[in-house]
Amino acid sequence: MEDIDSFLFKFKGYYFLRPGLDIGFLETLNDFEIREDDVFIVTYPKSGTIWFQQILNLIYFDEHRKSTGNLETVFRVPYFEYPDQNGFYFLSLQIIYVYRNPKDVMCSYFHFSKKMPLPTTSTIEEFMQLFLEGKVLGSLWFDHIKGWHEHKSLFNIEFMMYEEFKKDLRGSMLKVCKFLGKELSDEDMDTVVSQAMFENMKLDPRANYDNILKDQFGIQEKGHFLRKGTIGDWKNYMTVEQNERFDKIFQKNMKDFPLKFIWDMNEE
Ligand SMILES: Nc1ncnc2c1ncn2[C@@H]1O[C@H](COP(=O)(O)O)[C@@H](OP(=O)(O)O)[C@H]1O
Ligand SMILES: CCc1ccc(OS(=O)(=O)O)cc1
Repeated sequence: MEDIDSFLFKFKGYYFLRPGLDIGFLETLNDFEIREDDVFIVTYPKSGTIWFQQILNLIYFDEHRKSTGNLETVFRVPYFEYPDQNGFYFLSLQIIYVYRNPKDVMCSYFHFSKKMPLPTTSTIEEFMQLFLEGKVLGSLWFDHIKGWHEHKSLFNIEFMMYEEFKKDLRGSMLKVCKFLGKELSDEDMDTVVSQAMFENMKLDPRANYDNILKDQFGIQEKGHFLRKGTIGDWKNYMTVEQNERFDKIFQKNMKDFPLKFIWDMNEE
């Protein structure tokens, strides 16, 4: 297990990525000006962030949908690391909170962290310890989802489940459009659905982050953000004992939490 302090920096109780971190900038974030028509995607890492960036990009920008523009997703939907919910002052601001079952989040994170400047481990067992103690970028998964859900009455926020998008992309996309007050023609909706599919997004250099990984992190191999994109991959990595231990901790932390989770592709 690597020393997490060389990768992470704790600020206001939340772990930020240390390399390249501008603490002065973090301190000014409370004064960051938010416009009333801004849309925020809020995620715990590895829950589908770049997928939803692509979805919003396709819904909002004609030139992205029609492939006449060549701007990469990250420049239209930039990352904004923020430690907590305070500071989002506008009730009309639209927030989409994307959540995914935490066993798949953990396995996705385990693979991702091996390639990135992040705390990493050689085994899933060690990574599970870091994850369940919140010693990862994004801190504790349980705190993240519960914190946003407990504050939901303060915002115009919609909780959207990664797995529902996997199971019914078109139906889920209609829900996003309804929430955002956007209406697309059937033809545009066909294009959005097609370009948001894993296989197509993986081939789209504007959306797959391959260039960012190469330019910012020097990573040449492909496939770190768009790895498998499935439900239930955790079964390929966790032992029965690890799964039972995870379940106990999940049940203890998520008792009475009202949102449901999907752990398997065949689950309704
Ligand atoms: N179009 C898409 N369809 C399904 N999953 C997608 C997707 N685009 C990205 N993902 C998955 O979302 C995860 C990354 O999340 P994030 O963008 O928050 O880092 C990866 O999961 P896996 O590692 O399980 O494949 C990635 O494959
Ligand atoms: C290494 C920096 C980084 C970038 C993106 C991450 O995941 S997510 O897109 O926020 O889910 C994690 C780390």
